[in-house]
Amino acid sequence: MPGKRLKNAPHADGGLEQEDSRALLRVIYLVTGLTIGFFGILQALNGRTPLATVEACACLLLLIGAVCLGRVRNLTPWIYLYLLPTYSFLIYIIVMPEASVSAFVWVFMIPVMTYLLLGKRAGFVVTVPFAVVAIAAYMLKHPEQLEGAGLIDLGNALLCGLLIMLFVHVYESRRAAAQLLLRHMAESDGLTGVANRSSFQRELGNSIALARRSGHALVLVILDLDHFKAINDRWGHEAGDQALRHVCNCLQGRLRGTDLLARLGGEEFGILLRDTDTAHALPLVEQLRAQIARHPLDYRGEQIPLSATFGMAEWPSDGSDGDQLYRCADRRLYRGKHQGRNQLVFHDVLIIDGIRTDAG
Ligand SMILES: Nc1nc2c(ncn2[C@@H]2O[C@H](COP(=O)(O)OP(=O)(O)OP(=O)(O)O)[C@@H](O)[C@H]2O)c(=O)[nH]1
Repeated sequence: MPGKRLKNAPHADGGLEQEDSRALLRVIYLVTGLTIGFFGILQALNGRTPLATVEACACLLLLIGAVCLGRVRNLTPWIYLYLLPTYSFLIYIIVMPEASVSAFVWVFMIPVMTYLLLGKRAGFVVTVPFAVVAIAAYMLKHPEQLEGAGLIDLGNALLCGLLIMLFVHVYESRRAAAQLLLRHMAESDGLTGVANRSSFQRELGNSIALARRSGHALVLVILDLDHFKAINDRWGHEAGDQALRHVCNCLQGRLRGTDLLARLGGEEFGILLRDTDTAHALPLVEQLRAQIARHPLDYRGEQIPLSATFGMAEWPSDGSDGDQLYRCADRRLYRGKHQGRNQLVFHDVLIIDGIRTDAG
């Protein structure tokens, strides 16, 4: 079972997925850098050397930033590094002496970019103060707009800005909720609600990577319900489905918050026990087996007996990666099936010269 890393994990504070955010931010850095570079050339041609120099430096920094963004892990500082100076500059162009009245339209970009890059909560927190300062700056710069026809223009601009913010806020809330739901559906098993096979594989890979760094062992348990076909055949598929949910409840009631239970398919489940080894995990896993055997499913007044066979493997002694560990636990599970089911197998048996010997 290879442990693939999820590259497109969600952004820490909501907003777009990490890789989408990265692509968008790189485009923003690149486009802004090139635009400022273009204006720098115009300033230089008009003989405004100091301004041209400042703009050339800003252009260079933004282009270097666009290149670096391809590699950085945490995008958040880079987002703020762009947004805060840019928004401050947008406010400055409203109040600077030769500013046109229409410079205010750039303020409408603030909620759109902020919500897109930072998500709903941080989007709101960053947008509101900048919007308030921008409005105040505009009123101070253009007091004539506060009377007569100017008041209508100002009202239009304010209402338009407010509606943009409202729409972006509602849109981002819905988008984030839909993204969360999609993620949950993609990572969990529809019948039992526990993690599905692919998210379990990923977590197993990630946990092994972490264990390599910390030096702590971890345990993988695979279990398979015994004679499950007979339950379906005798009581029907609905009873089988209820049995799967019942087993999950039994198991989850005993596991720690850091343990992970997943349905690997059909009537097979996986349990990942982090920061522990076989010796310490053994009593718990044995309790899990006994728990299932002791709690039959109550189905329409009938008691359906259940049991499961467990195979257990420890990292690193039973396998150096997820694949090896899974194969080891699976091999032990099937040995348990052949030995009569409803048991936990946690070591191998070697046959040497026809004599059975415990291998581990
Ligand atoms: N109700 C229900 N049955 C399922 C589901 N997925 C797989 N099954 C059934 O599980 C049964 C598995 O049967 P087998 O692979 O023969 O295993 P078993 O009867 O448990 O026998 P052993 O594993 O050898 O103890 C099949 O009848 C599948 O149809 C499911 O989601 N719901």
